[in-house]
Amino acid sequence: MKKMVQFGVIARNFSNSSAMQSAIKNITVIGGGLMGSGIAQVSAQAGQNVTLVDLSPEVLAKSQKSIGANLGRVAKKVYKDKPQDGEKFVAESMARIKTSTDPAAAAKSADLVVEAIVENMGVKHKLFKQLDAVAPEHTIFASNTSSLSINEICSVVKRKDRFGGLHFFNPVPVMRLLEVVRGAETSDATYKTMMEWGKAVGKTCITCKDTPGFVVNRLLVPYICEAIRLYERGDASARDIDTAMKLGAGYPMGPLELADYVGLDTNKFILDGWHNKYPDQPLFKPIPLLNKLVSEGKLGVKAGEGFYKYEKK
Ligand SMILES: C[C@H](O)CC(=O)SCCNC(=O)CCNC(=O)[C@H](O)C(C)(C)COP(=O)(O)OP(=O)(O)OC[C@H]1O[C@@H](n2cnc3c(N)ncnc32)[C@H](O)[C@@H]1OP(=O)(O)O
Ligand SMILES: NC(=O)c1ccc[n+]([C@@H]2O[C@H](COP(=O)([O-])OP(=O)(O)OC[C@H]3O[C@@H](n4cnc5c(N)ncnc54)[C@H](O)[C@@H]3O)[C@@H](O)[C@H]2O)c1
Repeated sequence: MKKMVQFGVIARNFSNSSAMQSAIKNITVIGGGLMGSGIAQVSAQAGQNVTLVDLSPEVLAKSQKSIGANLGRVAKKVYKDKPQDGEKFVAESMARIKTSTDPAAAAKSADLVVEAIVENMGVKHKLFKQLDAVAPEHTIFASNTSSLSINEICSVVKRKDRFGGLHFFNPVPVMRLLEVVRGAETSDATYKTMMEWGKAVGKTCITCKDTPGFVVNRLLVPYICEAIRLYERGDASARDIDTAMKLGAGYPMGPLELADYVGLDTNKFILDGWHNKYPDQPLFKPIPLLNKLVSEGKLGVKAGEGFYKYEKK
């Protein structure tokens, strides 16, 4: 049943993508990690010309490999009875993705730049300042930030009217939502273009103001944190907390599994950032157990251990 639901989602996303039109034809995705590679994939499979940028050629090679494998999964389902069409779909989608290690050069031909680099304000500022000087006048900039303020990120660029948030969810090819975030100065035209582009790449878009965590993370992160506190107090085992939320609330993953999946460092980074900004909010208070796991390098799935142990990929 679960497989059927997932199959339906991927197939629906794909057919929506083909049918929708967008003013954006050339997109540059900066950051070729977990999120950037997914954003590049859904854009390419929707017919967009993509330049995927990372500072590391090794990351780009790994991203291309995983995008190829994930497109293969989509093709197997969508073109179940027409394997040759499936092969063509994979080859054509892959051919739309170029890679680069030079963000400035890649921004010169972009209608839209989606930034998915490390969650650090200083690093994001440095990148956008550099891009603002070279990107064409019409180019829209967007950040995929999980928790930082869009207004603060765009404070370093001149094109504040052509800047917004495009917040995808992990794993990008599977999760159907896109949060479209309007900053204080995002123009109506930019907002409209971002919404149309989101639909064109197969996502259901919701709109949110530039508030901490937007909609999903404002609800999800405190929920995950409350689960960690519950476990820390010894009220229930990790397995029982996860089983409870899967079977009792119908979530696909329990909160501690999800924390491991997102990355415990990411969870800690979000919580610490919000705690610094809103020190009186009890939901954002630091969690000793989370700090301990992160300091021990137990960052979740990517590190082979978090609340659970995993086989390293
Ligand atoms: C912190 C940030 O700012 C915001 C966030 O992103 S918060 C996190 C949001 N994400 C979630 O909440 C995820 C919750 N979990 C889930 O929805 C599901 O457990 C899941 C989709 C990850 C996996 O689904 P599940 O059915 O258990 O596993 P599985 O059978 O392996 O996968 C189902 C299909 O999804 C696809 N899939 C799974 N993981 C994938 C990935 N990483 N990339 C691409 N496709 C993937 C595959 O196509 C797979 O099909 P297959 O049968 O061909 O393998
Ligand atoms: N992991 C999630 O579940 C998730 C979900 C939604 C949003 N986000 C957000 O997306 C962004 C990226 O997260 P991720 O999980 O993909 O991180 P990641 O660590 O997997 O990938 C980030 C990539 O950016 C590259 N990079 C860093 N600085 C760069 C620069 N100046 N120019 C080009 N490349 C650079 C790194 O080499 C790395 O490969 C963050 O802002 C994060 O908060 C993450």
